[in-house]
Amino acid sequence: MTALSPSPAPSRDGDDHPRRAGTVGGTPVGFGRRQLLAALPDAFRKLSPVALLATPVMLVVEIGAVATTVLSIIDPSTLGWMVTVWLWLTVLFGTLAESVAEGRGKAQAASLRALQAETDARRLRPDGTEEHVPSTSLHQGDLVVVEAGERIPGDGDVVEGVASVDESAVTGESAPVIRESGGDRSAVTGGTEVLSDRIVVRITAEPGHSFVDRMIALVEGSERQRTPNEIALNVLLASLTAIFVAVVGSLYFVADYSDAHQSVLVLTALLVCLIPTTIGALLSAIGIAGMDRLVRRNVLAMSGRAVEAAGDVDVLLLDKTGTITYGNRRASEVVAVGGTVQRYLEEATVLASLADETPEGRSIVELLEGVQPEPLADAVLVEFSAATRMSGLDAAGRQVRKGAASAVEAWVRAEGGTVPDDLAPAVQRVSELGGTPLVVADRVGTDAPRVLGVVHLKDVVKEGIRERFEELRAMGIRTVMITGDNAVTARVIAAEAGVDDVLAEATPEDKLALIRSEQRGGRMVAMCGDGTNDAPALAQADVGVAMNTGTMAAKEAGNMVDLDSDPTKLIEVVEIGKQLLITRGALTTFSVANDVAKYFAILPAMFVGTFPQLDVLNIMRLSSPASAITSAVVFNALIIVGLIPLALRGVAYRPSSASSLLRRNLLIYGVGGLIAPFLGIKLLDLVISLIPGL
Ligand SMILES: Nc1ncnc2c1ncn2[C@@H]1O[C@H](COP(=O)(O)OP(=O)(O)OP(=O)(O)O)[C@@H](O)[C@H]1O
Ligand SMILES: [K+]
Ligand SMILES: [Mg+2]
Repeated sequence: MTALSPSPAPSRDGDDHPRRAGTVGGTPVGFGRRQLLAALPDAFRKLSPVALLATPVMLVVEIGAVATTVLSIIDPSTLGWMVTVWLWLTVLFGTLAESVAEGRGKAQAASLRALQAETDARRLRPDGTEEHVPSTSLHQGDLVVVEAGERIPGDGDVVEGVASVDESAVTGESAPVIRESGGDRSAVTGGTEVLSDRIVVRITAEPGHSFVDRMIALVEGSERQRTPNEIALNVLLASLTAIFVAVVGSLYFVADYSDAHQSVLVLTALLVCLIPTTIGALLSAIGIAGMDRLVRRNVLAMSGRAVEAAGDVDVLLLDKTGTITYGNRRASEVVAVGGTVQRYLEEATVLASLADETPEGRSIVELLEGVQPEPLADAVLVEFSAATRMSGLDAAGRQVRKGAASAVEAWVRAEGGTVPDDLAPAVQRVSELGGTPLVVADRVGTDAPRVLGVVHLKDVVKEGIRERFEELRAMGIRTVMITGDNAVTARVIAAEAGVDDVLAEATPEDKLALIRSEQRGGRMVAMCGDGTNDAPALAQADVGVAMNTGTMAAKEAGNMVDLDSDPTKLIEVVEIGKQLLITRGALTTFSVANDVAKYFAILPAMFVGTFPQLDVLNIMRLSSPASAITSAVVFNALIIVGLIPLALRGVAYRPSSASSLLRRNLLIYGVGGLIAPFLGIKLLDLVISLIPGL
């Protein structure tokens, strides 16, 4: 079942394997009668000239259709009515392509809407008591309680507790996920259901601006903005159209002058055949379909520009914890150094973690469950931050810290303490196992601080990630892991995951600086991350993919969200991006080549009466000028319908260099575009010439 429609949505096509890896372009795309019929009302609505302003090529066809309609009413003829009907159909097929492309998203939106239903929310008053309010009246900053069996009333971050949550309505993944306060897995989505336990959620979204609202707008296409490439192509098509309008317009006078008078009807038919109607009609459908292909792979792209950029990515930066690893770092052992008594170390470790609401902090308290240190008076909590890489507390007469080895060592030395010799080997041992070492230190009164020991936080590399990084390498994409962890841990995990490069001990600023320097080198950068500290980097990257398990800040900053939280999904994102660029290029080539060929069908037919020499051009030997013109117009319209499936599905993509892809496509679609009209128009002529009057 496709990700975004948990219940069988009637207008979805038969694509049963949206998440199968590496089959971009290979999945069948339905383009059945049902989809066409469902899209028809919308296609008619889009015929309004105002709506067509965005597609100048099709607007010109519509103006032509109006002109031939008027002419045919004044002076009815079989040719006139045939041309008129088919010109209208040309415009309709164009709007139909767009409507069909949009229709697929509409079905998904319908199933998402179910999540927006108003529910009862248990809002906390400042005094800690509960009040019941409708979910739609919740605002940013409100605290709500959600317990097992209840729906989360709005987007937010868990500020208290741990719970398993069923997010299948949004992600399509039926296995429940853990959501907990403090860390990078704190974000919850409104409409999803808590399966166990009790959490307190701080609402982060105003009504109408939730994640699901954004998803709906996205899949419906109402937020779709044209990409710079698309705009450039549209301008080019409009210019070509303007040139042909001028050419055909002057032909009217030239023809008159040389006594080969041509009717407005025939000239309009000629114009429509010459202007790039095929690509003009399919352009926006191609873009919408690209976004849709991403959605099928459970990736939400907030901008089409990001999808295109993905087609050109050179470097992929990944955060370690939660991106390359599962991200539930848990304390597994506490090792004393410098002759510290184990009990003293454990008590200090618990003290430094009692108020640490991160998953790491909680896992330490759980590991040392039996250890009950004496409470300290006037303790002030020192919260963990990615910049200091330490946490702990300050009390009267005592300071306790835990954090990254380099950070804690720096603190100890700065306050006049020394670092015991056996610390480095202990840190090294944890790191070589791929774990995160947290060094614990304390300071009593005005004494110099002492290093007490090391906590081992374990984390596991996500399954199958290595093979996928190899695939990325084959596509010419360099992978770099950036982490706040130390160099040894970073190297061990990097080797296990198979990334090309690592940047360790990175602060959020370092992450940002690395992206900027890659971009200055002219490279297109993608970044995958999940933490609030990744947000600046996600915003700076050309393609910023936030993990759905991540924080709201990360999801807001990036331009894509992967609902499966799989960093190797970038492979598919890149393929879809490349495929989008190739499809657009291929259909443009086809369209222009096609129009050139039609020239040969129509021109001889128009002028052969006056200039018999033109007969050499009349290679197609069509039965009569009227049948030739009609056949060309009919072919011009039918080719749009014929190519809608290709525009929606995308041309076949297989990993290879950009230049060889380009060569191959120019050959197939250029030559194909030249030949198709000759065959098609000839066949149509055989049938159309049977119609009396043509
Ligand atoms: N609760 C905590 N208290 C003290 N120190 C911590 C805590 N959590 C993490 N650290 C230390 O801070 C370092 C940076 O952690 P952070 O979560 O910011 O890493 P990051 O930059 O997001 O990279 P990654 O997610 O790849 O680990 C960790 O490697 C660890 O040494
Ligand atoms: K055309
Ligand atoms: Mg992180």
